Amino acid sequence: MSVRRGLLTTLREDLGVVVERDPSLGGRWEALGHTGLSALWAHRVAHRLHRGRTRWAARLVARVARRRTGVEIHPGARLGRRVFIDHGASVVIGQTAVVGDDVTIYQQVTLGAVGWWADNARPPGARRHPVVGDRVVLGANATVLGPVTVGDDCLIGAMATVTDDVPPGARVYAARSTVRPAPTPAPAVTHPPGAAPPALDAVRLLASAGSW
Ligand SMILES: CC(C)(COP(=O)(O)OP(=O)(O)OC[C@H]1O[C@@H](n2cnc3c(N)ncnc32)[C@H](O)[C@@H]1OP(=O)(O)O)[C@@H](O)C(=O)NCCC(=O)NCCS
Ligand SMILES: CC(=O)OC[C@H](N)C(=O)O
Repeated sequence: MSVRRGLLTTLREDLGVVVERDPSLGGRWEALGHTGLSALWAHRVAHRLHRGRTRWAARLVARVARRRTGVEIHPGARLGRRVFIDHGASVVIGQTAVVGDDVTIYQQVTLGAVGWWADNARPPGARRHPVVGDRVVLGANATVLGPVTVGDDCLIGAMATVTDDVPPGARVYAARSTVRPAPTPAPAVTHPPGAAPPALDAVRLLASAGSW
């Protein structure tokens, strides 16, 4: 994790990271409209307010950021340097989460708690959220739950769910969807002339290949 640095220096570095890592951007001016960057910048400010014990102001900044970007980061979460949040939609990062340097976070990632029924039984101040090491990639919809540790240089693949520690450098893949060849067309449904088709036949017709 980084040592404490000036806010402006950090924000400038965040901007450079987005330009460097998002090929869809044409340059620094365009990067100013990048959703993930806005969310990260807001969190940098909110976290400082939180640390400075102005928690209500921190919450307000986080709330506005959530509304404008779709990214919900608790002001208490600790994010390292050069974190890259791409797209950002529906990213949720909990209060006691720690994210290392050079981590990439795609949309719908959750760094969450197991749930209040388990967390309320922990000692006061205990960690509820993951610690994510340096250079980790968290794919779209990756969900990491509880006070687990994801080691440096891990890849948590899209759609993966993690509830245990992951050793450094490991790859975690969710099951891939199965591709099957196109189904043969459903057999033609015949009815007596003038009769309304039975409901089941109507459903079969709708579900046949090419109807959608
Ligand atoms: C975290 C969570 C998955 C743990 O599940 P749990 O039932 O409470 O406790 P366990 O970890 O003991 O899991 C019970 C069983 O479910 C299995 N399991 C857990 N997650 C699973 C998953 N994603 N898919 C399939 N099985 C799973 C475990 O392997 C275990 O099976 P086993 O007893 O045969 O080993 C569950 O509590 C949960 O989803 N909580 C909500 C977390 C959340 O949405 N947080 C967001 C906060 S922002
Ligand atoms: C993000 C998350 O874990 O939310 C659950 C709950 N609000 C908590 O902070 O533990």
